[in-house]
Amino acid sequence: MDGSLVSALSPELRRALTGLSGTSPLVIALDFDGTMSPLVDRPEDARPLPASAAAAQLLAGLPGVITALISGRDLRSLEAVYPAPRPQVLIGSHGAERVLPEFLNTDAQHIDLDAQQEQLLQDTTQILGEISDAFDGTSLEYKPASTVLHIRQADPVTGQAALDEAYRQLQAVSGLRLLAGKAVLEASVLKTTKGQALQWLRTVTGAQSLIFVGDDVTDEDGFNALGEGDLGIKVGAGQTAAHFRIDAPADLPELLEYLVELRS
Ligand SMILES: O=P(O)(O)OC[C@H]1O[C@H](O[C@H]2O[C@H](CO)[C@@H](O)[C@H](O)[C@H]2O)[C@H](O)[C@@H](O)[C@@H]1O
Repeated sequence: MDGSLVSALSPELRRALTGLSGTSPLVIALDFDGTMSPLVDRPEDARPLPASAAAAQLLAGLPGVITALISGRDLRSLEAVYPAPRPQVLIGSHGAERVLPEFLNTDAQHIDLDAQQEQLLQDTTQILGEISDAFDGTSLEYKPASTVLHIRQADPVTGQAALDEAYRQLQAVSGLRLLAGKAVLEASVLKTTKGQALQWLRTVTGAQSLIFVGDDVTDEDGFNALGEGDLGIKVGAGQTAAHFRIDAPADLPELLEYLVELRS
């Protein structure tokens, strides 16, 4: 780092990262929206910060390091906003979809809903569609196992009213999981969490340590799944189970570049 610039990494975080410099395999798992990409109005406009993508690519080429993207987005949407080269393991839909590099010798996982789940998703989408039609500036995002009500482009009062109405109509529906997020409410017919995704990643990679960086409510499942020797890093403000914090996605390149430096 240029000595004239203030570091975005606290001395404690630097020390903790340095402590992992000899672990192998080290899995570096990154959330996408709000972590690799700044938050934007329209989900399709999100892109990883070029400096974060470049550092992630360097890490993927280092011995003893495995990189992963763990996102709430479905894989199709994730691949559309994050053009290759991407991290080696891609996990989408909060853990329900996975694409892996060959060296991990494990099959990919795709979403396959049963008839009951299909029906529940259809009914839920209908309800959210009616709510979105009734509240200006809100919109829907469709995923294989969930539908998301977005309120980022609505005025705050209207957006909150739309969320309240969605909770009112959906919170008691059996088989449905409601996930709060940043200016969104997601209704999913699956129960998979980022915590389960990290546990699975630990098993298939034989990771000695995991680093997980995330910003949102659903990333807390990931932080809570970390164990001794792992490192959770929260991006931004808010209550968290993570060990450390950086302020914004713009600070991620420094963190990843520091890891590259340590492992090279
Ligand atoms: O787990 P992530 O990779 O962080 O995905 C979480 C959700 O991210 C997306 O929504 C968020 O980012 C949008 C684009 O910046 C923003 O407009 C929205 O307000 C944020 O909540 C994505 O659209 C969701 O499907 C993901 O679940």
